[in-house]
Amino acid sequence: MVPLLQLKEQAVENLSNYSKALENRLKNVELGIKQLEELLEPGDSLKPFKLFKLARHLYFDWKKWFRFLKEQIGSKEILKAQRLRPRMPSVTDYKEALYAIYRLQTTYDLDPAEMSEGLLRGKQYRCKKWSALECLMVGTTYYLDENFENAEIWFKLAQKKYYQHSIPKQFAVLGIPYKFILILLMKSARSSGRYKTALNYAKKGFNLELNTKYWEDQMAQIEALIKNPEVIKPFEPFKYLFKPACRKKYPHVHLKCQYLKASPFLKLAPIKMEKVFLDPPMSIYHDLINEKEISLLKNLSTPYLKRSELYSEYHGVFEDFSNLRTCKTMRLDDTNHPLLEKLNNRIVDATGLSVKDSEKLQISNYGIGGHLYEHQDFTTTTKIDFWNSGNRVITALFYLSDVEQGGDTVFPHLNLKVPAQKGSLMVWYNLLSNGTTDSRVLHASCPVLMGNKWIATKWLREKAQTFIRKCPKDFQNK
Ligand SMILES: O=C(O)CCC(=O)C(=O)O
Ligand SMILES: [Fe+2]
Repeated sequence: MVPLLQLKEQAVENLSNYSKALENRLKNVELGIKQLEELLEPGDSLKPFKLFKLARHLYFDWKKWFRFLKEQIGSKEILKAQRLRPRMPSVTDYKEALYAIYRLQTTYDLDPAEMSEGLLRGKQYRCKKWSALECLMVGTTYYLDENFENAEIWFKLAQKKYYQHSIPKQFAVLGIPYKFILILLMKSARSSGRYKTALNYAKKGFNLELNTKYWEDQMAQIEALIKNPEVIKPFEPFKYLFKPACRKKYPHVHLKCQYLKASPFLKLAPIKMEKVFLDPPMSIYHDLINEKEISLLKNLSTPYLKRSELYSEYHGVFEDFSNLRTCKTMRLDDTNHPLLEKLNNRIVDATGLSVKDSEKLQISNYGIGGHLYEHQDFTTTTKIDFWNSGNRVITALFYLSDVEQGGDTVFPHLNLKVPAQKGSLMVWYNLLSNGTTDSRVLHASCPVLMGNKWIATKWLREKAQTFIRKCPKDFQNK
């Protein structure tokens, strides 16, 4: 966010300097006009010395004026604007931000008008209201997803906002005419089978542009559809399980709390454990990492965090941006800092399992709209290397932040939602005690609606637990 603010400042400076250059030029031109006008007042007789003055001006000066007119205005600023371009958000940055909005609205069922004014689930946030342009872009995302009814809601909002502020002028600079909104409104209504509404939009377009062939054709097509309607497939609202699951309110589960004092160390500093699910077994261990350690993890990881890419076993990385996982991640090696070993020991104390051959600690950071769609942590990969240590038997997830709104870890098959709670460790089994995968622990990270989510995840592998893993019954009684 900070670099974006800096970039914004530089863009303002760039345009302001350009504007000053234009202003100076305008002043010069105005001066030139005045000078020329005053050269010969009506009624002046062309005495020879006046004639000479006039001739001199028009001969010499006009050549210079011509050169002045040809000069490019603000060339320094134009060059600066060009240099700023590669530092501006990329198409990937833009897509990521746009889809985040789309995801938040479809997940939490937010009201578009409220959202565009910074009102999120009853809480007003201080932010700039969205203009017609933002509404238009969000609507287009719905449109491309063939969610035409919602697209129309956003386009209507864009239409309403169009005449507010100085938007019409902005639209002209950006090359988006009002007609464009009408076309999108008409197409959305038409694609969702609401032909009469579509016809009304087309009529508005026709009146706006007086007799254009485009609108005439559209009206004729829609009128034909009214007589002979197409069968429209209803929109399938939610392809992803995480969206309805994140929206739902689940009762807070609180099965049992106890202090773990199994080892000599734990006798001194017992761990507060909360069981959240018995079968499959899931527990939360409170206050397992402190504020200072959290800051340290964030500092160690921040320079290396990288946007998650879309990856497939067969194609490798094939897109620099994934709509399934929108967060930044990196891995910390156990040798990075002595804290890593301490955290490993706490996982061992909490779970009674071994961290031998476990994976490097993964740090993830989700910004607003950041999420991870429903998935399993165990793998079915055929890559031999992975299997040397066995499958991911346990996920041990440290919450390194609270999240103001959203960002829960949700288990759709278990009707369980765990809010991010700074300092706690959430542990669940991905495999049954006979080693087969447990599909019940399908889970997702809900989109962050407000705030910033940080987690650190450790996956423990199966082989190291061969003689250790307790059967679920033991785990329950621990
Ligand atoms: O962020 C979360 O709450 C879940 C993360 C997760 O499931 C993962 O990294 O595999
Ligand atoms: Fe996961």
